[in-house]
Amino acid sequence: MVKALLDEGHSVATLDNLSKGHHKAVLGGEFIQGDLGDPSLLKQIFSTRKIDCVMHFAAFIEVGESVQDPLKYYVNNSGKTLELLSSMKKHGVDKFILSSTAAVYGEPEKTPIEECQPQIPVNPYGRSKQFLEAVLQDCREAYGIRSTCLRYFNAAGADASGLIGEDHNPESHLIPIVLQVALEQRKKISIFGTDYPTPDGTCLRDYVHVTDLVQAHLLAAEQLMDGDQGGIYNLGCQQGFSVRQIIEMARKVTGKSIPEIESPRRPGDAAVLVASSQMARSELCWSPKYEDPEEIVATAWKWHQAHPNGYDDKV
Ligand SMILES: NC(=O)c1ccc[n+]([C@@H]2O[C@H](COP(=O)([O-])OP(=O)(O)OC[C@H]3O[C@@H](n4cnc5c(N)ncnc54)[C@H](O)[C@@H]3O)[C@@H](O)[C@H]2O)c1
Ligand SMILES: O=c1ccn([C@@H]2O[C@H](COP(=O)(O)OP(=O)(O)O[C@H]3O[C@H](CO)[C@H](O)[C@H](O)[C@H]3O)[C@@H](O)[C@H]2O)c(=O)[nH]1
Repeated sequence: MVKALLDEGHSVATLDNLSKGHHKAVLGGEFIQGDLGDPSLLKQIFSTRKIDCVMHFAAFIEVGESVQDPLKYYVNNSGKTLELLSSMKKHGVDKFILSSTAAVYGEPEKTPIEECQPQIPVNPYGRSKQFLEAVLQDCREAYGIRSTCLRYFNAAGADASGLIGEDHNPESHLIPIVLQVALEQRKKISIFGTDYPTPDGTCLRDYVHVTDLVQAHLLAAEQLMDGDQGGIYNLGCQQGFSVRQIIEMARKVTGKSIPEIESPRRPGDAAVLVASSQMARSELCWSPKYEDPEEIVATAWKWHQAHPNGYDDKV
């Protein structure tokens, strides 16, 4: 996002406490190491800069961990965002974009999922974001803070430059784990659940490239800058691919055998999560460039091959 904003000629300040992220992933602009829930730091940031729009990505993101330790998620994802919004209100900053998630839908009644479908999250991670969507609606009505919630489906892939990519510790996402097997950093990929009601028994997901997510943020920011009230949009490619299909694509892209093992279901996983992204397409004029998941895997492979130890900034 920072790279794209700088390319478009914007000034950017990034706040990250580096609890999970990497300074080296921020390719320019101003970097402030600090916590989202620190009111005195927020006061200093908002009172000394003219900020048009806040894009809020900071969160803990592991569904399984959120089930084990829900308060960690409610405090960091929900509670600290209230500090951010309070500080924005005090300083008259009135445009906000939230990284929301398909996890707000829980186990959907029908697919592809439309934004108006019931939101019944099945884990605290999803609930921590659902709460924020409701808070943002209240803030719009009460304080005039206009906002857009972007419900990403499965974020994947890496920047085409090969300079920025995924480096989570621990890694829980399918594509980077499969590629770590290709790099022989892991012995095999565990397929979590082979008895789902899907064509090959494994879960279907809608993989969306990180560059396309970034493009949606640029469009959402433009919409808010034009005076729009904002909205809630799914971001996905409207196609589901199974775990087995993704592993097969990774074999093709890498030319490696990638051993697999069938494992039990992972708690909290929905069988099928596929977006209808018609609203983003029509209202934001968003059109994802990477609709072939093989290309998404290929960009991730370029990053993982060039950076087998990720950003390597924790050593
Ligand atoms: N990865 C996905 O598939 C996916 C899907 C849907 C939504 N999202 C959302 O997108 C956003 C980014 O996800 P990601 O995959 O890049 O995760 P990430 O862990 O790579 O990035 C989150 C960043 O937030 C920072 N952070 C966390 N808590 C903070 C705090 N209290 N103060 C300051 N910084 C803090 C971390 O250090 C990290 O750099 C998250 O809000 C996530 O919920 C991700
Ligand atoms: O080692 C693994 C890892 C994953 N999977 C499977 O692969 C699929 C995709 O799993 P990911 O962990 O890559 O992604 P999720 O669909 O669980 O979750 C992602 O999308 C969600 C919304 O759909 C949330 O936003 C969440 O933060 C984000 O990580 C799931 O069926 C999962 O069970 C495996 O079989 N083996």
